[in-house]
Amino acid sequence: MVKIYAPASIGNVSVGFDVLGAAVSPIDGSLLGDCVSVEEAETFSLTTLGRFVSKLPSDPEQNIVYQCWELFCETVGRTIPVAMTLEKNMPVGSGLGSSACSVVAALVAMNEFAGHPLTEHQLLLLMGELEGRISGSVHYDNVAPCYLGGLQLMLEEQGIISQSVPAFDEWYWVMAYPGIKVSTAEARAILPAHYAKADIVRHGRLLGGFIHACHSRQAKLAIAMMQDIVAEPYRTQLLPGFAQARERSLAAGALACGISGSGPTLFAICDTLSAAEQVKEQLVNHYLQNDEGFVHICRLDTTGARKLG
Ligand SMILES: Nc1ncnc2c1ncn2[C@@H]1O[C@H](COP(=O)(O)OP(=O)(O)OP(=O)(O)O)[C@@H](O)[C@H]1O
Ligand SMILES: N[C@@H](CCO)C(=O)O
Repeated sequence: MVKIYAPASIGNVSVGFDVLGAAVSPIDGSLLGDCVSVEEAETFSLTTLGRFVSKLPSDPEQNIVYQCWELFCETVGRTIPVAMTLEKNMPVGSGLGSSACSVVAALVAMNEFAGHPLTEHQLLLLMGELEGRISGSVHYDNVAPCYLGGLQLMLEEQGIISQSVPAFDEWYWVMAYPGIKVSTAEARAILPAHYAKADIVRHGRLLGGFIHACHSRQAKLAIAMMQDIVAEPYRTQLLPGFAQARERSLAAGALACGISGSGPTLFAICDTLSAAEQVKEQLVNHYLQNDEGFVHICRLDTTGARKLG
């Protein structure tokens, strides 16, 4: 039996729409992500468990894990009968890379079980394709960090999909999921089809400046560059209380704050644990909307998908 855990991720990280992503894990040691197990069997089956299992499609063939198995078998050229189990611990449509967690855990588990027939690059291509089926367009900013860990920049040139960018060890990433669902496909559909030249120039300056600041170890400059002019101005309308929660987080000591992926999860960066705890308190009191919501203080997860058993 093979069991793989795949962690939560922050798509975009504000400044890199579709091209920057970060994997995160709670500092209390809890596992914020999905697990997929694969066992030998005579015929294929998929069992689903976990806190958010009731939010999955009722037709098992609509589950992205089933589609992972199907595409994996097609790619390796043989049908591999297995019993798969998905532990759906990530809320669906959360902005925490929920579908990416299932896709990455399922494909890594299948590859491990089958004796590694696919390379890292081949697996990433499949992960992007499957994520694209759900969100309506191929983007790697959740699957790449979820699989590889850390802060990842999508390159998609010269046969390289993604490479890691050095982040800042002192940063805490406070993640607040309010408990409501936002569909990635819908949050993409409301974005403009075209942007003004001035916005394109500014976006290039901000993203280039952020990556430069990471490599030259200038944390303050990196924070200053972390501005989202591509998605946040348009998506805020989908996120009740986001603007106020952002103000409260910054007032409580956060250095930067933005939408995680397509939302509704908000992330805030702090450089001390005491600031992170104060920001967490503000978000628990003012951003959560129901019992399904939660706030976690996290660090960058530098490992990515890993074997638990
Ligand atoms: N195993 C799965 N995990 C999550 N969503 C799934 C899964 N299988 C199928 N789906 C379907 O995919 C859609 C999730 O799409 P969406 O991209 O909005 O969510 P998400 O990946 O959870 O979002 P985010 O990346 O913002 O966390 C839902 O309609 C859901 O029913
Ligand atoms: N880059 C994607 C991430 C979705 O989780 C988007 O913002 O639509």
